[in-house]
Amino acid sequence: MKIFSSEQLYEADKATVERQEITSEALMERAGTQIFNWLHQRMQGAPVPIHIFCGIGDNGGDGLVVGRLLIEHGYNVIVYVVNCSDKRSKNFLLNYGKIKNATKKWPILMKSEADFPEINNEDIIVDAIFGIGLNRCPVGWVKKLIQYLNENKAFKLAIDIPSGLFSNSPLEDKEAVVNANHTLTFQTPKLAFFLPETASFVSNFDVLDIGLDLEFLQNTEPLAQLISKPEAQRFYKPRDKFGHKGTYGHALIVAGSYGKIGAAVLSTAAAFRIGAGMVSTFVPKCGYNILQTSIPEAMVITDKEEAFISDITVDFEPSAIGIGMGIGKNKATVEALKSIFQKKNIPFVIDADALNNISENKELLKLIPKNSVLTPHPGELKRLIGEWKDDYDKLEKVKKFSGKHGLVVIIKGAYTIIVYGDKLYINTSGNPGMATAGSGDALSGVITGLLSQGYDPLLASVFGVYIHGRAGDIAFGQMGYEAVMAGDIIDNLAEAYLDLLEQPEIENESNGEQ
Ligand SMILES: NC(=O)C1=CN([C@@H]2O[C@H](COP(=O)(O)OP(=O)(O)OC[C@H]3O[C@@H](n4cnc5c(N)ncnc54)[C@H](OP(=O)(O)O)[C@@H]3O)[C@@H](O)[C@H]2O)[C@@H](O)CC1
Ligand SMILES: [K+]
Repeated sequence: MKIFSSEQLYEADKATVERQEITSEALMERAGTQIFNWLHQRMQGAPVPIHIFCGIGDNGGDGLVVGRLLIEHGYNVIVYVVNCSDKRSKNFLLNYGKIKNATKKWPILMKSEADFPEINNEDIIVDAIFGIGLNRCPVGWVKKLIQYLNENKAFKLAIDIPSGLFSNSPLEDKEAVVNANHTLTFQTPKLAFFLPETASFVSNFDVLDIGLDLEFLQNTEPLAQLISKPEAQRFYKPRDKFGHKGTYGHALIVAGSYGKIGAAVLSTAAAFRIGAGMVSTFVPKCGYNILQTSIPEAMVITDKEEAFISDITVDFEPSAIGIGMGIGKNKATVEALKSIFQKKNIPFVIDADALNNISENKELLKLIPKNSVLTPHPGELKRLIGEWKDDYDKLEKVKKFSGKHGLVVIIKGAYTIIVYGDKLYINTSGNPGMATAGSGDALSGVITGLLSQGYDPLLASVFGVYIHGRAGDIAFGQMGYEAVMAGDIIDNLAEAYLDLLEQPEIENESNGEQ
């Protein structure tokens, strides 16, 4: 699914009105009706008081449509106009008149703190104060109103976006954003829903298709792509019936140091489980028995050093290399990295201590083969690109870094973001149970295993992050968040593949006959 900026959504709105030959008022009616249907389906006529707070722009207009439809269906509705500016939009005014006609009285006009109504914890609040047209941070009594609503325990439903949140620019005042329990967003989710500083305001959301012009949506380059099952299904490369282990490549995992051989074990297992034909693992001598015993399928090559990696020599041409998991920061290891980056001109997956070594020895950056994949967590990313002001500044910095060095950068987080030049892919699978030691080693193994099977680096990253997250979701389903260990994620890669390939059941349309 594509994520568009607010500017693009206004263009889509315009294109829709022109091409479908409808009025913008009709489009607002369509949007408001969708919200009404959502509420009506869940409330089934329940007499719970519904307080609708409408701004004076089109978001407020949506709120007025919802209010009118609810009133017409007999709900207990109180509509307020948050009179925060003199410039009422055309469609707001049209619907202001319509609701008056329906109810024979005007909505309650709010002009200051004195107008704040009493709301019970069992009531419902609909937030239609600001939408994507927010152009400055709410201040004064409007900010106080937002805080007043937040203090109330009533269920808060935000229309399009929680008021006070900018859809694709930095948060200025987290005290001035509606803390919505649920958001119903039109046509596409907004970028703010997925970034660490703002995602918590939108913990639950549904996307309502309001039928914006398909041609515009299809032909417009989005701000970002959201990756979930349908996208992952498109990326999957089916296994060739006549393939042999050579068809799926020979991956090399370079990982581990004394006390951290587990990182090598996890990455190797993940590379196998994701489908690499063969995996060789390069470890310091101390890792030999551990690897051979825990993963008999792997071939093991050892360094001349007992406890760390100092010189990576292998006598075959790997189809992909995953490097860095648990390797430590020994000087000899840094030299070994330099040398292998120069010797092997294929995309690498670069993780953990390899990233830290690069941050401390920036000359290594120039040696990394183009199209390699970097998998930093936030701390590693900061060491690589420096501090950032906010989430958007971070994305711009990573885009620049990715473009300059020709690398894929995976920013790990609750919503992992894959950056390749100007392109952003936001993953939707995964859960807090995956915040556990070794989860990153498993991801590096997964991406290395996909590269070795011929997925290109960007695809291997986007698909790999999705399937790793999905495996984590399946593990969560079996054991809850707390108990998930990295090994459980790897064990569930199989289930994640099966889940991906499962065809949706075709509904029986023959009059309910079985
Ligand atoms: N695009 C689509 O396809 C569709 C969009 N639709 C809906 O339209 C919504 C966008 O509507 P919108 O453009 O009228 O902007 P909106 O969010 O109502 O706010 C603008 C108003 O707020 C004011 N204002 C802003 N900041 C303020 C502040 N801090 N403090 C005080 N005032 C502030 C600003 O006033 P001004 O700056 O002029 O003084 C202006 O009057 C969108 O989210 C969706 O719900 C659907 O109906 C159909 C399809
Ligand atoms: K809103």
